[in-house]
Amino acid sequence: MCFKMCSCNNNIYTYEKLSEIKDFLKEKIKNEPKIGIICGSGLGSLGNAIADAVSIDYADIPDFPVSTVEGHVGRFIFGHIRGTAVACMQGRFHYYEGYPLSICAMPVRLMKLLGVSYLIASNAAGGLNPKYKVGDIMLQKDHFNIMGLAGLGPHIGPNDSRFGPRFFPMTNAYDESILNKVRQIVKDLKMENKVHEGVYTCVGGPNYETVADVRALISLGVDSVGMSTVHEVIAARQCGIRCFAFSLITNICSTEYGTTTEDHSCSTEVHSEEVLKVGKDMEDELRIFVEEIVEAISQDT
Ligand SMILES: O=P(O)(O)O[C@@H]1C[C@H](O)[C@@H](CO)O1
Ligand code: HPA
Repeated sequence: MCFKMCSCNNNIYTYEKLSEIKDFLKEKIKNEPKIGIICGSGLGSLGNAIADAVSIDYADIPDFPVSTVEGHVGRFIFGHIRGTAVACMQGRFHYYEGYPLSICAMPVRLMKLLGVSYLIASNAAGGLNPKYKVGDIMLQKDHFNIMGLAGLGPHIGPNDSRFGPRFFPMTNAYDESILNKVRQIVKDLKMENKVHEGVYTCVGGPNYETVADVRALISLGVDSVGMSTVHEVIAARQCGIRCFAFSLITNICSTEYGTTTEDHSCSTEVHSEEVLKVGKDMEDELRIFVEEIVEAISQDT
């Protein structure tokens, strides 16, 4: 596997380097995007809603990393959803791919330079809250930053204030006024029976959690667990982007030890195939959901 890392210091994308990448992209796109969308694992079809699409593979962007995970195509799609200019990432970067969190969150800073002022981030996640079922959606009211508490973050190291202040609050990380709009959309689309609000956490992965991990996360008040989004939202809040995020619950995390069968698999195990399949099964519903959110946000100005 070849990692195309940035040649900058300590793999940090400097303001100057990101400005060069921004200029490269700006030459190829027609409009300044207002809303950034990040597609989670298996959720790339959210990008199919985009009209006048201009696709740019990450591999064709100078000094850009590449997606190495199944379910992440690895490209930007620029275009319009219901008349609003968007920048959509069909594929994100994860810590477990070997990228530091500064690189995982770097595209958010790039989006800011391109003109984005709102972020819609999605992820595939395991359900911890006993009320959740596979195929449900959890609107992120908040996150619990386990990696941050352990000293990992997208903004560790020297701070360039052109990306935002050194210290910044996270009490309103998930924008209450966007959440209110989404609550109304959930009612209008009659999705109340499958939509929840809760707390997400990002673990390092790529292995899924043990029963002890799951029990601990539940006791800490976490409702869904994945391997992304938190550092993206941190980078977004630092540079003033207003955020909305949701989890698609692709599996239920087990609080009980399963029975091992003869082929050494276990009745309560999660596998990435089912994670991707749930995304595929939900693609039409989620596409309409995201279209509605884009339209609601675009009326915000
Ligand atoms: O990119 P997301 O956070 O949606 O991806 C989740 C976490 C892992 O990358 C993968 C595990 O199946 O799905
Ligand atoms: N744990 C962590 N990440 C995930 C899961 C999970 O159960 N499902 C999808 N992404």
